[in-house]
Amino acid sequence: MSSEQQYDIIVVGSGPAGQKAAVQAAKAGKRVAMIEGDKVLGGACVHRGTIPSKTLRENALRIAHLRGHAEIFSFSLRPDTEMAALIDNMHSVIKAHDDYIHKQIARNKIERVHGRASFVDNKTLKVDMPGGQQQTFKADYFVIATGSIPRHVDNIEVDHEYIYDSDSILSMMYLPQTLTVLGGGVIASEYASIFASLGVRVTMIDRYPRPLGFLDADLTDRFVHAFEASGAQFIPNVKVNRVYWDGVSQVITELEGGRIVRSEKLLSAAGRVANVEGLCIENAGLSLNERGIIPVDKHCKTAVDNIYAAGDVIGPPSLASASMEQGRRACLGALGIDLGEMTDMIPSGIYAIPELSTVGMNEQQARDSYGDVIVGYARFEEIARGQISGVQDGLLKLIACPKGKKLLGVAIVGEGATELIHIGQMALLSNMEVDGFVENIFNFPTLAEAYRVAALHIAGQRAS
Ligand SMILES: Cc1cc2nc3c(=O)[nH]c(=O)nc-3n(C[C@H](O)[C@H](O)[C@H](O)COP(=O)(O)OP(=O)(O)OC[C@H]3O[C@@H](n4cnc5c(N)ncnc54)[C@H](O)[C@@H]3O)c2cc1C
Ligand SMILES: NC(=O)c1ccc[n+]([C@@H]2O[C@H](COP(=O)([O-])OP(=O)(O)OC[C@H]3O[C@@H](n4cnc5c(N)ncnc54)[C@H](O)[C@@H]3O)[C@@H](O)[C@H]2O)c1
Repeated sequence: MSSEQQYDIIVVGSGPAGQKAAVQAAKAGKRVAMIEGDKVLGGACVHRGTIPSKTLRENALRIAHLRGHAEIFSFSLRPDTEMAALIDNMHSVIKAHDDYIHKQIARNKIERVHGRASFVDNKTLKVDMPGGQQQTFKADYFVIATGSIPRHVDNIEVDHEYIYDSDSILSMMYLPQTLTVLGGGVIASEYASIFASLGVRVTMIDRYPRPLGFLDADLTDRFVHAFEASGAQFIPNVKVNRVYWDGVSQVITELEGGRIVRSEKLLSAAGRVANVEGLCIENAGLSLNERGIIPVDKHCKTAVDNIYAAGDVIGPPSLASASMEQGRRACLGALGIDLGEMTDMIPSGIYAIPELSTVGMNEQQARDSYGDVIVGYARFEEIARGQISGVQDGLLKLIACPKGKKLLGVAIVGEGATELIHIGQMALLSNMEVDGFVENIFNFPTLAEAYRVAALHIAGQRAS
């Protein structure tokens, strides 16, 4: 073991949480090291999650668009289409992102350490480096930003050849003809609808009555309708008894009740759990809670005074967007700067096909808190821009207090939802009343006009 190195702050992990934590500490003039086990920086967000899946989605949209214009283009994907061809531009997207991260790390004089970290005690980390060397690092403060790994369930053996998880699904060599997707959460819904748009016959299976159960049913109904219209199938309310590869050509999924689903490949998307493998957090005096995450306070401080944690390792919302802010807060917390509570006005953006996005309360939450709320709708097919762009089956929903004045929540399904939502977010944050959408002038034709139409719908329902 070589000599010890001393830092003010050491960050473990280079995903969105780790990166922002390290940059924030460096900007405060601290001596910072960022330890990353992977050869490349950026974490699951850049290499296995957000960016690769969204790149595949963009190509799936293009392909679906070509298919939708069969009268102009004669188009079909070859049966042996390589996955690599479908995400060919991912490498340039990742490279651009990687260059940006490297420059940011260098510019801020953050020391990058390549190796797997494990705690020796609450002031010391041991790092196993490529080539077999070990080095010891000491710091006054640590930020654990080691992300998450897929949750594996007992009756499903993920082999990464026929049965995949959310980290390995994009390593499939060829686009399969048929795919079973287990789960009804965000990852299941995104990948199921993306592969369906690529022409794969997808069967999505969940134990609940509808996917994305945290959203209002009028949104998820539209999602399921669009999903099934693309040739896919959603099987609700059923448990999976067993999943196995038949040794020849198919993955067999045995459902409770005896039904059997066969497919070429299967994706198991049963959530994600904190990644603390090999980190030996117990040596630092830490443990996971009953939900399998590292518990923290509002400053992202763990149960040990000099150790902070941020990102997926501390659990929901488990978003790249929230992880960045948590990383920044964790460092400021370590520096003794109190930023108060983090905003709970975090939008959710689900990049399924079609997109879904929400901010503020959903209808049920609003009814529970305010009683008889007023809901205004705008359908994209009634909006000029929706008609021009061929963006159909979209819906924007505004939820207002019983007087129809105070805006409580916004929910959107349809292309552009994840961008459009920010108008609603800003309206909620500035306490703008519903009438603000009616009294102000929007560009025309735009999908944003849907806000005006939904607000007018609310105004029309007010008691006179
Ligand atoms: C398929 C998929 C799609 C997603 N899409 C979106 C999306 O569209 N929008 C969104 O906001 N979020 C999305 N997410 C979630 C988002 O990717 C995560 O919330 C985010 O990456 C979490 O960031 P993080 O910094 O906590 O961890 P990560 O990005 O997972 O980074 C953790 C890093 O820590 C390193 N590490 C772990 N242990 C050690 C160790 N002992 N020593 C050294 N290094 C270690 C890992 O190698 C990794 O690089 C998606 C996730 C998945 C899986
Ligand atoms: N666009 C985005 O923002 C985006 C995209 C992808 C992922 N993510 C993040 O990644 C995280 C993980 O996504 P996810 O879809 O894996 O999780 P999730 O929590 O959204 O869904 C988990 C699914 O697994 C099922 N499940 C859980 N335990 C199970 C068990 N023991 N047996 C069978 N089924 C089980 C649940 O019923 C649910 O359908 C999410 O928290 C999400 O925030 C975000």
